[in-house]
Amino acid sequence: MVSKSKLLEINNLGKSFGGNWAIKGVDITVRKGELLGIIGPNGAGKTTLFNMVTGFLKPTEGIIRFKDKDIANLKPHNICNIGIARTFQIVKPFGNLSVLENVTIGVLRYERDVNKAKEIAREKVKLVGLEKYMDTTASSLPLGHRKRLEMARALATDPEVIMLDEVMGGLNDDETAEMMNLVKTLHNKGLTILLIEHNMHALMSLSERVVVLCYGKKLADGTTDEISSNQEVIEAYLGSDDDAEN
Ligand SMILES: Nc1ncnc2c1ncn2[C@@H]1O[C@H](COP(=O)(O)OP(=O)(O)OP(=O)(O)O)[C@@H](O)[C@H]1O
Repeated sequence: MVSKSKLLEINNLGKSFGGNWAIKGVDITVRKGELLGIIGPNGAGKTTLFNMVTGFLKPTEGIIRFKDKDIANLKPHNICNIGIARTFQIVKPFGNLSVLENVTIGVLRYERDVNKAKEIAREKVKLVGLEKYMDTTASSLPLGHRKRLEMARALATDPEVIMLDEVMGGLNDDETAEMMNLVKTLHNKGLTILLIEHNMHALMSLSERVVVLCYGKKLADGTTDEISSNQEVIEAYLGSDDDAEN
């Protein structure tokens, strides 16, 4: 039996695109309530990993278990229904709909009463700090707000695990600080969080543990202190980024 604290188990995961392995032999265990950072140079396989866990890509090989259940062949909406939500690197709100409508659509997956669904959606919008923009059309929001809307849309599905793909990408310093606070708030509420982030300062200060991918392989897995002082990681990745000193 799987230990109670293990929520997500990835074993020997691999994805080949036309014979080229984007990910190969990756093992990752995520425990309930953990905030796990995932780093790696461009093309390391981070988004491919997220796409496999959330059902957008079928693994070529390997096992993905969520609460002891094999989910590797489930469709994205089934994976969402069992409690794993994600954001996308490129945010994809329904541009013509309001903030509240965008989030309500997610809640309607499990709450069929529209008024109740709107009430739940309002709470999610407040949680991400967009309460002043409930009725604003999504396409007219600045990027920082659209990223938070993307978070609210993921939260609307009432997930146990949320996978955040570069939610700080393209944000200015103030927006980044706000997003970091939001991630901390969600973590403090008990959500399990997987975070892909190129902003090394943000990732290192938020994460409890960090997995490093490099050319599709897992190069390291440890605490932020272990990762920052790992010579292989420094050579393969951190050493090429001035932010690594943070
Ligand atoms: N649909 C696809 N078809 C072919 N190759 C792909 C596909 N998706 C990803 N790849 C390749 O797989 C490798 C890993 O890509 P992936 O986007 O997962 O990396 P990443 O670590 O998320 O990169 P970045 O930090 O730039 O977002 C890359 O070599 C990429 O070109």
